[in-house]
Amino acid sequence: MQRADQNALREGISLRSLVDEAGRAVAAEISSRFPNAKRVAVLVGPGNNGRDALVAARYLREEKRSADLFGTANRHDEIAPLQVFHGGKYDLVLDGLWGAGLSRDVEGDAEDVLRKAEDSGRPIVSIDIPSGVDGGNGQIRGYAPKVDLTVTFVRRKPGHCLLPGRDHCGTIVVAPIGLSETAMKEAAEPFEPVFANEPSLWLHHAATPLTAHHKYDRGHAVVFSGGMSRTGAARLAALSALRGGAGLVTVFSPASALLVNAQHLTGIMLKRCEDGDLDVLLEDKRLNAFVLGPGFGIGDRAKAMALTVLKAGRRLVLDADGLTSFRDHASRLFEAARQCSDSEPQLVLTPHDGEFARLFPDLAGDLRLSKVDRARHASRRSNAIVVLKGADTVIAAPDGRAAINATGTPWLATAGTGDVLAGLVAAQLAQKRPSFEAACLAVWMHGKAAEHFGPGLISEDLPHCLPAVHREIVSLAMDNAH
Ligand SMILES: NC(=O)C1=CN([C@@H]2O[C@H](COP(=O)(O)OP(=O)(O)OC[C@H]3O[C@@H](n4cnc5c(N)ncnc54)[C@H](O)[C@@H]3O)[C@@H](O)[C@H]2O)[C@H](O)CC1
Ligand SMILES: [K+]
Repeated sequence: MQRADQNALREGISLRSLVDEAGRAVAAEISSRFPNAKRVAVLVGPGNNGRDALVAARYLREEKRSADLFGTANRHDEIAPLQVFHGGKYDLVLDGLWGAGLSRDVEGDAEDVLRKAEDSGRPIVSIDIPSGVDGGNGQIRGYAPKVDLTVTFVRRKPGHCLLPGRDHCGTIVVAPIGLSETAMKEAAEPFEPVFANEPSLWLHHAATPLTAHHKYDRGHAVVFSGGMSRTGAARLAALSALRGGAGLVTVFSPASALLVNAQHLTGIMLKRCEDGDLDVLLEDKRLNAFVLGPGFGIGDRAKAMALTVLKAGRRLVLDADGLTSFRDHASRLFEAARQCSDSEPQLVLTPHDGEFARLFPDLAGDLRLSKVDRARHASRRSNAIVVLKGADTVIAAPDGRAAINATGTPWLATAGTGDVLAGLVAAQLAQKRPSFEAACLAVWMHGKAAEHFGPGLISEDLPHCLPAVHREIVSLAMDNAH
């Protein structure tokens, strides 16, 4: 039995009542979303996922729907073998083969029946998770159908949020089933707790500026520019930091690139920053969040400047060239992050898979680890918030918290969007939000900005979509307050 169930039993809730609640919730979702589904085929597995299915079938029948049972185990006489299932006869297929207990590949008759269900074109509803999706890491074991609706319990599991699993789940509904958060929190089983990156995670830290506030209350972000021919990325990050809510933004530029930068900056300030200048510039304590990496160039200069910023106790987003510069000296970076972090990590790393592999080659190469595991281990090791980017970006904190993001569109896969994200994270850090929540909020906003723009997006469009995203956050906060 899973630990969540054991805790539930301690709380006086029996496994039987959990299964009953689970099955009832599944039937209720089918009734409300598929009112015309009169003939339901129910696929019944050997464990508790199958038990949930049997309960759902009972409730569906009470509503005068037919529910024919097909199963792997001879639990009772009414369950026909999987081989006799014929999809065309039914209005809907309920998948209760495997859930959290999936422990090997789906193959043979089970694979055939799931393929037949998909080929029939009828809606498929999965209990807990589509059979064949590993709830712990979102990987497909053997075969898994792409379903229309997944009804899961208490909270989303990693497999609902990580790709490719996420693409198999269809709409996801979370039913509470009477299992308290405490019971779930104590239960490290079946999967380590992980959050979907949703507003409830950070909304209480996303206060919007009041008119009485001074611009310095919203912090002063700084972006390091690269040399004369590589300045665009820094300006993109700077614009995104300003649109993201930082009160002021300055670009620190080498002397050679001052003129180019000056020609393109208006609301953003510009300062000369040669190697010897940084210590002096850092005497202005109002400069509180830095971005180093976009277009900066790889090498000792990037390393030295990043370490100087951390040593001065400032918050730093390290991206792109900034990350790659530490490929052979990762431990120096991690040690600097450890020394400057008190209760809050001061460093945020924003790698894509390639950059991640340069800093954490052993983690990147360990195929047993899920994306969440990789980000979590990396975060602990580096004493930094790790934002492991992709269509299912994972944000992890050294204390073990992890969130998986779902906002965004495929159009984000275009040059420069990473620079925008780095600026957006700095904006949230500049506004003194806690580091994990700051990174989660920035990643969410970045995806939302892309959603607001729609098709044809290029990175320059993203900052201009941020006002709409701010409005959305304000309206969420107001709904929350009522
Ligand atoms: N704790 C909760 O939140 C609740 C979960 N409920 C439901 O229970 C399932 C998990 O049940 P469990 O019995 O642990 O596992 P499964 O039903 O998923 O299957 C286990 C069963 O299947 C065998 N098996 C595993 N993989 C395969 C395979 N590929 N081929 C063949 N057989 C396989 C394995 O050996 C076991 O015998 C959860 O998903 C929820 O739906 C409760 O109802 C409410 C509380
Ligand atoms: K299932």
